[in-house]
Amino acid sequence: MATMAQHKAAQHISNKDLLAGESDPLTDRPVHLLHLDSVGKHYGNVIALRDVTMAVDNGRVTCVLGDNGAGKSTLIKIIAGLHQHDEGTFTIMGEERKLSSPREALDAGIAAVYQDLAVVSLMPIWRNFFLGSELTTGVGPFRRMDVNRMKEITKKELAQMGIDLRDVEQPIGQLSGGERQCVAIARAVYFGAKVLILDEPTAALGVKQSGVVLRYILQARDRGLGVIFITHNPHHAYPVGDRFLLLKRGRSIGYYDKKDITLEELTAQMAGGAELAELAHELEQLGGHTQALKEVKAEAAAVTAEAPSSERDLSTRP
Ligand SMILES: Nc1ncnc2c1ncn2[C@@H]1O[C@H](COP(=O)(O)OP(=O)(O)OP(=O)(O)O)[C@@H](O)[C@H]1O
Repeated sequence: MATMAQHKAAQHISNKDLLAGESDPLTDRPVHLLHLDSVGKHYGNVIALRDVTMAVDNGRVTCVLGDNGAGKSTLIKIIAGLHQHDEGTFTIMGEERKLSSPREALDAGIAAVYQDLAVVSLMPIWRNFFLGSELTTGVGPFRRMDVNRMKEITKKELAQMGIDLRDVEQPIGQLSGGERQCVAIARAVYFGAKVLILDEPTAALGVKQSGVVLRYILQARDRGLGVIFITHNPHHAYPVGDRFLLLKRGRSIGYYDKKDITLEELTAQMAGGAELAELAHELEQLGGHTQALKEVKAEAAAVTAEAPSSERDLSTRP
């Protein structure tokens, strides 16, 4: 039985106060900002996701890695309110939820920034920043857009994220892909997101621009957001991530804390040493003694040598 003091303590806990994995005083179990436990999703006969467990906490970056068809989009869609899971549980601040729309996700503080950003290229940066949530001034027939305030806020918010754009009047289409991603991140932070989902934000970017985006991911983390960073690139995930969920064909093949995995091990897991070995075997059976077979064998040997010696799947942990 919980005591009155415990009840009181529970009432005083808000999303803002809770730090990564802090315990719920009633149950003494860690409360995560988001927690997926053995979540699964089918599309008809297709199993898109099965038995996926992961947590998102304030001030932490959870990376979701996987190749095409791994189930990354399905996972984001469940968290962002576009689809509903049909197995397992999804909790937001300890409360079990099934989100039925992106609006509901936004109301719960979950904002998604997609690769193909919904921006209007010819409109100024500040118009895009406030698109759909314009500030107004005056009442009745005198109501109009509060242009100056919107420009000021846009400038201030971008500066706070360390984004140095001299002119918020310039069309957003003139910005680089990386800068546009950053504006979208700053926007989500301003509109009160607690969880930021970034869907392959570096996929279409060069090395330098990717670095810029990775820096803003850390800015968002340092401002206390829980970040979900979807990527297929372990070299982008590792420097900024605190936890790594690896998906393959809809299944979790590993869920690691950073302290439990090196970049080399993460890369080896992604490369799939076992699959390469299987491919080499198949080629051999087909009688192929080609250069390609030699290369596959060498690659498989290298990847297997780098792979972690023991399976450290944390997927059963909270
Ligand atoms: N609406 C749908 N109807 C039927 N099958 C689907 C649907 N959406 C996804 N799938 C299937 O579910 C599996 C996971 O797809 P998902 O799009 O989540 O993967 P992904 O990791 O995001 O891949 P990519 O990086 O290529 O977008 C795939 O086999 C895919 O074909």
